[in-house]
Amino acid sequence: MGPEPLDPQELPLVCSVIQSSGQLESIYLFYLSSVLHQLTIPIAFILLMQLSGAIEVVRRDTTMEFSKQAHILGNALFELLSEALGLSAGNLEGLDCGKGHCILFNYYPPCPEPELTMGTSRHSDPDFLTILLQDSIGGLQVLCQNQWIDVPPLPGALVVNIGDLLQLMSNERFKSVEHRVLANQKGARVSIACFFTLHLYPTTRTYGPIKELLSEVNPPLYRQTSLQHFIAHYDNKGLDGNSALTHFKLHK
Ligand SMILES: O=C(O)CCC(=O)C(=O)O
Ligand SMILES: [Fe+2]
Repeated sequence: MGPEPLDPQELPLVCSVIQSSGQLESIYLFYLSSVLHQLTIPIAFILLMQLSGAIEVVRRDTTMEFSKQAHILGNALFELLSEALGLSAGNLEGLDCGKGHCILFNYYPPCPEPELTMGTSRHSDPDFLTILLQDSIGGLQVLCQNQWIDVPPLPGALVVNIGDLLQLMSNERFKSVEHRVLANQKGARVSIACFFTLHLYPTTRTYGPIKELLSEVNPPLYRQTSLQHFIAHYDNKGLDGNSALTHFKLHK
């Protein structure tokens, strides 16, 4: 027997992480409790279930098309970013940066007292790169020169964020962007984030500053790490406002 159908009205927040292996095998559902207005982290992991007819919150065919197009765009961006580093166009792709991604749907319910909480606490993403689609509600902010700057929604525009792993690999030539989402009273907000990362895939590859970028005047700032180790550290630390990268710095 399949799982009980879900009533979207009963879910304060649903994030579905969809593996982009081409086959949509499973959807992981994280339910955040209704005390979301006080907490900004998931407090309950309730269900891991096979994709069945139970979830109609997200259209599967649209999701797969979005995933496919995000993959193409991501690889084009990795080419441009490789060249921006003075490397050959295929360098970052050769390091598997575009090989895997996962898609996260964020649903922020309207909050009666937005000044008391956050939609999402400040953080940088623990991936190579994030492509983000936000709806028209607004609330996303990035930290720039110690000031929170609004990223206003533009119809048809995507937001692209450098993730922690690209900061590490580029030896800080690229900086991962700290961002957060304000809670709001206006109405529910939805965003779709495509994270380029390989930690959901079996890989033994380790990541550190790219050798071609290093020299006597540009010594490595970070140590080599596996993605599993990096993510484990990020998850253990939580969104405490500090960068997970500090732990991997060679000279603190
Ligand atoms: O909802 C947003 O605009 C951003 C979400 C986000 O930062 C994330 O999922 O990592
Ligand atoms: Fe993020």
